[in-house]
Amino acid sequence: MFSVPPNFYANCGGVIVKLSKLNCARTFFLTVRNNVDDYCPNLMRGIDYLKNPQFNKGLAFTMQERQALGIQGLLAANYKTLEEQLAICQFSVDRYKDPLNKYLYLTELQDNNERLFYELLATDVQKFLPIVYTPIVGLACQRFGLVYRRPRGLFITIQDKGRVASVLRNWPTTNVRAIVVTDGERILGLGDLGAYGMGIPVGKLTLYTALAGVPPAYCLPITLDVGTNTQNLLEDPMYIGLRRKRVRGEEYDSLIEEFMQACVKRYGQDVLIQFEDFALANATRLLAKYQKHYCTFNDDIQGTASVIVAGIIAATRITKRKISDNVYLFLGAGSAGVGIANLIVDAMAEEGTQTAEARKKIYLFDVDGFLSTKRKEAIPVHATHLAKDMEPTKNFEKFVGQVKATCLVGVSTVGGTFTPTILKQMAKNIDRPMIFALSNPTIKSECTAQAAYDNTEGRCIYASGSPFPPVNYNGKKYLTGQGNNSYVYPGIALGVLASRAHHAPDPLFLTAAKVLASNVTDDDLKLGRIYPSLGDIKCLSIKIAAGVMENIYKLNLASLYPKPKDSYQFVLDYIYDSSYKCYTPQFHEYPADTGIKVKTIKEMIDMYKAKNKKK
Ligand SMILES: NC(=O)c1ccc[n+]([C@@H]2O[C@H](COP(=O)([O-])OP(=O)(O)OC[C@H]3O[C@@H](n4cnc5c(N)ncnc54)[C@H](O)[C@@H]3O)[C@@H](O)[C@H]2O)c1
Ligand SMILES: O=C(O)C[C@H](O)C(=O)O
Ligand SMILES: [Mg+2]
Repeated sequence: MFSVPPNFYANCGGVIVKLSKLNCARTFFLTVRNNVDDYCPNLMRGIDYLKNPQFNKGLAFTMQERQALGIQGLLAANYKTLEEQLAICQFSVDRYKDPLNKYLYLTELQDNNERLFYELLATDVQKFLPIVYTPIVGLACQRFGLVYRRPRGLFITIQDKGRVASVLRNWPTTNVRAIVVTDGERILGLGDLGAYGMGIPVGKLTLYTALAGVPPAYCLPITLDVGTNTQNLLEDPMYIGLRRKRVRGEEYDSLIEEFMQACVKRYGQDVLIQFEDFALANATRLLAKYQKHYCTFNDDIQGTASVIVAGIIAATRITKRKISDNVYLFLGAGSAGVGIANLIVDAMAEEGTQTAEARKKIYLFDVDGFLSTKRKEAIPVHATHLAKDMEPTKNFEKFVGQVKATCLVGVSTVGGTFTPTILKQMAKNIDRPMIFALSNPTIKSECTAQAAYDNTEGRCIYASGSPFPPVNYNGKKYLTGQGNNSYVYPGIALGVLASRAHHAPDPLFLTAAKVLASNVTDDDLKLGRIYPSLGDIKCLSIKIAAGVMENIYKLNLASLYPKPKDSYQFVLDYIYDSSYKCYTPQFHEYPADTGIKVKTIKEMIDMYKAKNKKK
């Protein structure tokens, strides 16, 4: 008898072959490349199970697995169950007081043991979301020089022009289905963070998996490093990006064009490309340019619109006013502002209001004041259809009373701009004013939840982009909802991926809004929340994905045929299961052979001869 050391042998179609070290590494990469949940134990070296976060289970490897994989001794003797590991993780996160350290701990966990990371997030989404996502991810981006440790996401720089496809090929997985890309110019409300913006595509895609079950191997975060205009960063010794001013114009556009083509060439025409945190001029322009030619959407424009329209639909159950019965006033007329305004118009159209009439109910301010056709400053191109033939003004406070706004939408990137005077005026305008303070992170919020309640006699319907603690007003506790695109973009992406849609147009975002709104319970509304609890977010994302999928087929956008009979069940079967897999062979039991049994060779030959003699 001889024993096969697991390290340098592979089982190729039942034949054991010896691999050179080089082949071994190649075989391993091929295995990882081609599999998401599947794995081929015989083609991996034992140590690879520990080094690769997709497979690592730490002390949760059973003794049988440790022996079979050749990792016995590489781990401490003790075996820990997943539950025990989760308890240790919870304990570890709680030990850190500095939120950035919590972020770092979770990032390291994600880099070491992906399944444990996602299982941990699932234990308490409410607790962990603000760390891996907004607002702490904003802090992580600002300090990304400290955070950056190992490759999680791909950097493509302006210097790669002409070679983008070959840089993309360096990403080790071929089964990427979804890319979130930023150029770092408008990271939350924090401005131009250049290459430090990488935290955003990483965080957004973490939510693809945590909130919607998109397999992590399908996800690729990308930062296009075209420089930064933030002087502070150019002088920051820890800065990780190109030290140069931002590239604009033709050179920038041709990089984006090359990038889009390279993505499709490598990952197929239905690879989903989500644009995130681009500055206004590029965000709207690039969406218009690529929307009809690629499977792409802009989360800040379309995702945000979807979640806010959902909140507005849900609020109709409290206010008893139709969407078109409101007067909407925006502080901020950028990507998010105009995106929301446009989808409100679409939602009003479904109530039977003509587009021109609907637009009359929406007023916008930007940094230059009211979007009046008569003002001396130019109206941004993407917002001209919403400008009004009224006198120009820069006095937002006064305007709130002048137009009797019933819904305030803050997407200005400037914290505290919904002053107590403005909020009090809102309470005078209407019995249940809607206040959306959407700018992120928390310090950029136009007003806090508590301020909104305090200044509207507790009558407001409030939502914010970043989470706020519960509000106490007049001895009663209110839980305000988070009007954040994270409620919808993971579910929309899931629907697009599952049906292999080749486009992701606006109607899908209205569908998602309706599904989200219909999942707001009366209890949510009583608590003051126009969004469902985050506790059920995965279930919600699956419902959104199923609704989006139905619409994708209706609009003839799917590539997956035949159409699944039951979209909800199909999505359920599609999603990633983060629980640990067993790495020792599991054999299927087959029925025993009921034929003749012989004990010796002689017995068999005699039987054979006897049988042939008879003939
Ligand atoms: N909650 C969410 O899901 C969500 C989604 C997208 C964006 N946001 C937040 O909304 C903010 C804006 O995002 P965006 O993509 O629209 O950015 P943007 O840069 O495209 O637009 C910002 C707008 O605010 C205006 N503005 C700037 N300073 C102002 C001031 N002092 N007064 C009035 N207007 C002012 C600008 O002129 C511009 O119209 C950011 O803070 C972002 O984090 C939140
Ligand atoms: O990232 C978020 O939290 C929401 C949004 O996409 C933003 O840019 O602020
Ligand atoms: Mg964003």
